[in-house]
Amino acid sequence: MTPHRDSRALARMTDITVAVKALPHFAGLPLPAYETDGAAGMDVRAAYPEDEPFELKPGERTMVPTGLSVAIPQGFEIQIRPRSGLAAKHGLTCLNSPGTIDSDYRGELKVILINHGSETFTISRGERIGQMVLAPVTRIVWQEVDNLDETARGEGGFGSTGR
Ligand SMILES: O=c1ccn([C@H]2C[C@H](O)[C@@H](COP(=O)(O)OP(=O)(O)OP(=O)(O)O)O2)c(=O)[nH]1
Ligand SMILES: [Mg+2]
Repeated sequence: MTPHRDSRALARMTDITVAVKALPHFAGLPLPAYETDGAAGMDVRAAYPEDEPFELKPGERTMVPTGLSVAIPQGFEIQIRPRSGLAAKHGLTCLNSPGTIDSDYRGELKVILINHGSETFTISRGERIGQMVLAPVTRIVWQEVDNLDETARGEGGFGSTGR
């Protein structure tokens, strides 16, 4: 095995099984899939119940149904992120990017799209409109204190180091 193939095999050991339920209007669509071996996200498709395309006018936003519900193992989340091609070519992005899918959410996954472009964008059933990335979640346990440790930055932020 070449070192390259070796490292891929290692990465595959981190795969996590996620239960997925296809809703009736998902019928006929393929499950989200990694488009390439090294893809971080699976592209997710519009699952409009009707075949009729949806027209997203400039400045407007919409919640696109995906036709899928999932049960993410505890300790993980799914992030819904925009596709750069749609953003660069059409000004289309996820308004709440990255969208957060909680591990205890059992409703339909939705993609909240906004059209920042200058032209109406037509979304067809089956079109890949975003991508989902599985990510580990590290939770906070508060330790309440009266004083925080001192740092060089201190309270400086928001451009305090210059442009
Ligand atoms: O892009 C998104 C974002 C969220 N959700 C679903 C899954 C998520 O678990 C749930 C709640 O999302 P979030 O916590 O971001 O929204 P909220 O406004 O805080 O709603 P809630 O009060 O239900 O938590 O909505 C989506 O389907 N797509
Ligand atoms: Mg919430």
